[in-house]
Amino acid sequence: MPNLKVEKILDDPELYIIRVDDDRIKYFEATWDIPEGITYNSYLLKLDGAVVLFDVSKEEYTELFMEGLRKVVDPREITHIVTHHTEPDHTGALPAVLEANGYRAQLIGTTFAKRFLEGFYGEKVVENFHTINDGEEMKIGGKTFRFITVPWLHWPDTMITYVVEDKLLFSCDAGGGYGIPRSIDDSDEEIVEEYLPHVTKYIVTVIGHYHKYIVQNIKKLKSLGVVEEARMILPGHGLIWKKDPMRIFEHYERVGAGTPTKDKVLVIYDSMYGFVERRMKIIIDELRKHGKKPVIYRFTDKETPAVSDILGDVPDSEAIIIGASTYEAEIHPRIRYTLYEIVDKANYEKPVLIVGAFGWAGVAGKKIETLITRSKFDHVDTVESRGMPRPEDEEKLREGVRKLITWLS
Ligand SMILES: Cc1cc2nc3c(=O)[nH]c(=O)nc-3n(C[C@H](O)[C@H](O)[C@H](O)COP(=O)(O)O)c2cc1C
Repeated sequence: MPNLKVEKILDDPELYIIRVDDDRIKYFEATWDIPEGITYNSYLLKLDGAVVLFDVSKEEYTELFMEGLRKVVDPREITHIVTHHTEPDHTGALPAVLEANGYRAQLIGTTFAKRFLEGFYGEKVVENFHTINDGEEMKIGGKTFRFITVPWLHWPDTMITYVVEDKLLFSCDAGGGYGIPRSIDDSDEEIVEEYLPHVTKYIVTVIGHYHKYIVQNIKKLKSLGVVEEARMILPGHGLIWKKDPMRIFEHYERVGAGTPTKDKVLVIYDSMYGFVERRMKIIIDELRKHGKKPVIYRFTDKETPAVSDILGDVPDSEAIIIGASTYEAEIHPRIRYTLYEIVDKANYEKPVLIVGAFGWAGVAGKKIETLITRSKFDHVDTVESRGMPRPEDEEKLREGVRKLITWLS
């Protein structure tokens, strides 16, 4: 059952987190398998003469969220609600919050945010809306709130808030990740290590399509000095970063840039009756001979890995090897879908080796090649043949791996 965490983060200024731990969700955005779940983080800041709420929660958990909110404040006392990003996992409970608030609070967000909120929840929700300009500063409760737009992290509406005097960076989706960490912040290294792979998976599946904007926006925040200066980064999902605030943006930068982990090679294949698999065993053997560490995902009649997990393993791989059978004059459907998502969400400049098996007329190899040549990935070689791999096929497969190794050196 979804759980509620309400904790005081700071005494001065008085800052709380209201975190809904969603362990009921199965597919984020109705697509991405996340057995690890996700949290929706909202923050409440009590200042002199002002109470500011940063983002809310998903509609499904409105009641739970309101219970948490009431633990720390009478909703009628909220003077400002900052909406960093309008995706309903951060805004679904907004109509209920405003109702309980008597529509006293002023909403703050970008022009896009106003337009999207009106579309999702109607005109009344945006009656008292202050539209910010990029870099605009507002004095609220004696503090300086600086609003910085970070478009496409992960919608066009997105912004972050920096509370200048206290060096607090409220970053919503930027800096977030999947998973329900046992703690609320990064003080326990074991929890951080467990959590970071979920962050990578989140970045690729959620922001991946726009991943060049990750690097661009982080550059922008760095040039404004807010990343280095921040004493705490408070995202809309997952852990708060206070022991080492820089670490989460460094991780985002690495994923955005596709920085490889030494020797990691991602191997993905389908095999209905074992013909592709026989080829992949040769490939994996050759990879290991060269000291490479293959990370293997296979689609068979007994296993179907989650495409979201595969996507999470793309950014830090040195190279990718794709094995596919020809299926009704096409790429096998599982690999076709996986490839489509890789090229869309995790499009990096990395070498790719293609391996194919067919019964009478192979087309999968050529079709994968076309997809790869139209992406940022580099095509190294295609080794495709009929039925059982013969000794001459084995030699070509090993040669393909050697070409890939040369490419990487
Ligand atoms: C439903 C189905 C459709 C297939 N369509 C084709 C095809 O269009 N062209 C072809 O050459 N082989 C086709 N094949 C044969 C497979 O590509 C071939 O048996 C291949 O070796 C399968 O490798 P695997 O056992 O690793 O899946 C098809 C096989 C199945 C089961």
